[in-house]
Amino acid sequence: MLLLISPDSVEEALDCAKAAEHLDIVDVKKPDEGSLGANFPWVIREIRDAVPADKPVSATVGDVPYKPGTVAQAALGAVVSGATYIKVGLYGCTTPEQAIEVMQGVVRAVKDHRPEALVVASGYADAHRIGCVNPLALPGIAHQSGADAAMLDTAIKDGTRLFDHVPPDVCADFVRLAHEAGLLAALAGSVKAPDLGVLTRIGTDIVGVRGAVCEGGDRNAGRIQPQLVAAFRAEMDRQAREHAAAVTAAS
Ligand SMILES: O=C[C@H](O)COP(=O)(O)O
Repeated sequence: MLLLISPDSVEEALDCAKAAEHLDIVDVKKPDEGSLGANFPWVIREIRDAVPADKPVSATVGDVPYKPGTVAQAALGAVVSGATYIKVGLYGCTTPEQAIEVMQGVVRAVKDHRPEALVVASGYADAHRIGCVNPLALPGIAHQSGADAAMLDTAIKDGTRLFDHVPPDVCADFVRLAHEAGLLAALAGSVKAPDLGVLTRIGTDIVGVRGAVCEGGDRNAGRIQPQLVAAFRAEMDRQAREHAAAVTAAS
């Protein structure tokens, strides 16, 4: 499982760089503009320059409206600025058809510029609170639009968490559907270390985190702490070892 960490500024990205050996993807966002709020192109560029070259930079395009042209152009801005994972939060899409239309534009805009970049179609575990597409529709949306990954995060950061809205067995269905479609499965939403056992067992490919690695567990007031990133990774590694041992013992 890959660890994606979301700093909100160049300063925090530098703290991530101190813990670079413990993380896999640096994800640029602007939390004060929403759960998947988009940051400025120059911030993406500066963060790309600040983190080691072998660490991919991801950028969120925003909690986007159903405006395929607008979103495609924003996605191009993110990839031109140096991101190689382009995440789109399908906030304003109320049907899978709308979401596919938005994502098709994003895939074309991104891949025309950088074919190897990965496009992530993100929905929300708490979709029922905001009226957007159902979480389990995301793998189909990603697949039908030519994206590379399906993701879930939470839209409303009020302390409720991924498993509060999408229980572990439904997250397992999400991962299975993504894998059956040849996609990566990414999960986030105030994930904490005790969730890592389940996320590992169900085969999650990418776990996205911010609050759990911020001072005081506070994704808004706290700053990312390199030692918390290291501790989170240590727990991921421990869960991976336990899971591998259980699989071996069962075979
Ligand atoms: O993409 C990951 C998100 O930034 C997760 O943030 P969070 O762990 O604070 O919910």
